[in-house]
Amino acid sequence: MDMKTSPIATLNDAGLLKTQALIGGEWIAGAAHFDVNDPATGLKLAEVPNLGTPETLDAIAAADKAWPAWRAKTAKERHAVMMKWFSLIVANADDLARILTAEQGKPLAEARGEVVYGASFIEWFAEEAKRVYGETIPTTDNGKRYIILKQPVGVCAAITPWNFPIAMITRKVAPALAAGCPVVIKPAEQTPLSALALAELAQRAGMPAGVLNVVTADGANSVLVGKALCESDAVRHLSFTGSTEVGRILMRQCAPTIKKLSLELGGNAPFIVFDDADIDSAVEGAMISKYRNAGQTCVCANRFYVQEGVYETFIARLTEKARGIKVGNGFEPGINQGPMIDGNAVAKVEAHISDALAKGARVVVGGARIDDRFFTPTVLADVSSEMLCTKEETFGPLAPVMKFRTEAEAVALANATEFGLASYFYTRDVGRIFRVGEALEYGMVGINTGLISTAEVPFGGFKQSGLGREGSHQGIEDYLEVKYLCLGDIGK
Ligand SMILES: NC(=O)C1=CN([C@@H]2O[C@H](COP(=O)(O)OP(=O)(O)OC[C@H]3O[C@@H](n4cnc5c(N)ncnc54)[C@H](OP(=O)(O)O)[C@@H]3O)[C@@H](O)[C@H]2O)C=CC1
Ligand SMILES: O=C(O)CCCC(=O)O
Repeated sequence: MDMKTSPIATLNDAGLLKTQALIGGEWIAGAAHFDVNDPATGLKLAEVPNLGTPETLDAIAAADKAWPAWRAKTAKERHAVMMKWFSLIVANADDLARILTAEQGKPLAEARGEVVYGASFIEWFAEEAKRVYGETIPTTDNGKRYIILKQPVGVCAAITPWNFPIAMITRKVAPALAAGCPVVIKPAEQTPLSALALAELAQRAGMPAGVLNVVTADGANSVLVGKALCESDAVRHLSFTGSTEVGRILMRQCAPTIKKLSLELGGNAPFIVFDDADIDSAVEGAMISKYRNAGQTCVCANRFYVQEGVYETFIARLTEKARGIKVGNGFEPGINQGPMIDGNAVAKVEAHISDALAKGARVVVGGARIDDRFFTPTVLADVSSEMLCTKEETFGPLAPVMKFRTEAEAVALANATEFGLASYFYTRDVGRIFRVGEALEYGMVGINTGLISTAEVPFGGFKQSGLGREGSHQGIEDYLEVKYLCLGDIGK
């Protein structure tokens, strides 16, 4: 590692740069390792253990051993540990943001935003721990009473992606911990350092050994780790965020042990602009929704449908704004868009653009890679439903814009996909807000806004975009079992 050029060589707290896995409260060096690279420069940042099946089984065993004591703590006691963890994350936000930008690429201010957003799930669920209410049900037999308890499901596994290396961990781990479950985390191979820094802060917060474990792996080993987590009887819940393709594999692997599953998979978000919309506001929402994290979020607008009366105006204003995006290394001041995560991500955007051009689309701005890592913010006009960019998640800074005439046509186009995560529309007509809001087959609908995520609301999708909801008071339910106590012979 070249410490002189490493952007994480000068952290305020060097102890946050952890390069070992955490199993049962012990930092594990591992025999084999893989490199973690800066996507902006290609330079190596660190190497971390490339673990496999035996270490995953160790982590599961450690979590299982930690479970009785963690479950036995009162909600207030778990709340106290979680709030300590939350405070340490907030206090170390600058260092965590540096680590995040270094391994993921997003601009430093955006990374800091993710740290705060990620921490908010811990605060939210630490509070929710105290509100896991049971029920009593009016009896139908005076000799009996019916009582409902909610109990932690058991050891949980979390497999997380690289696009939100902190928030996707906390969104899964916080409800598990709050419910009384220990966790085994498998972070994405591109971004393990953020996960390990979070684990270090959890240790400092007094998280008991085995309650939070991080198993790092890449390539073939990731598949082995995933398999061990899915096949384990002790693991009672698996939460995954990533591609629909991998979600299907994990679901299949979990079938023999009938595991509870939370899946947050791919999206294909439509962004509809009606003639009566406030166009400046729609363009502002489009910029946030489309170009945040270089277009690499599952709730990013993937395809734009603009009504014919405002089509040209919307394209002109969006183009002007997209042209103003400064692309570069996320550590440099003034940069709004960092690198793509890797060469495959760049190639996917290129493939979607060439397919669209071959089928009659036109580049209004951008349209090409800057180099192997960076892509110009792009707007395509004259897009049609035959083009790949309207069918698949591009996961890049490409805004394909298509014209429509009627409300019914827009809703039909928006719903014509197997995905159903996020959707957006802009209108000032109150009737239309309800009609379209109710007609869209999506788990989340942004109306006159391009930014919908916050810890207090249910995040998740319809159709093949996944199962379950994260965040909100619903987000803890997947980590709880419902138990019915039937109390008889109480006398009449
Ligand atoms: N919903 C979302 O937020 C995300 C969607 N995506 C979509 O997926 C596309 C591909 O991105 P990619 O990073 O490859 O996403 P993946 O779905 O492949 O990866 C996400 C996570 O799953 C792990 N993983 C991959 N294969 C397996 C397996 N067989 N068993 C267990 N774990 C596994 C990865 O580990 P490892 O990294 O070690 O391989 C990573 O931790 C993107 O272009 C985008 O469209 C991607 C990321 C997030
Ligand atoms: O891409 C994702 O899966 C994370 C979405 C980020 C958000 O919570 O808005």
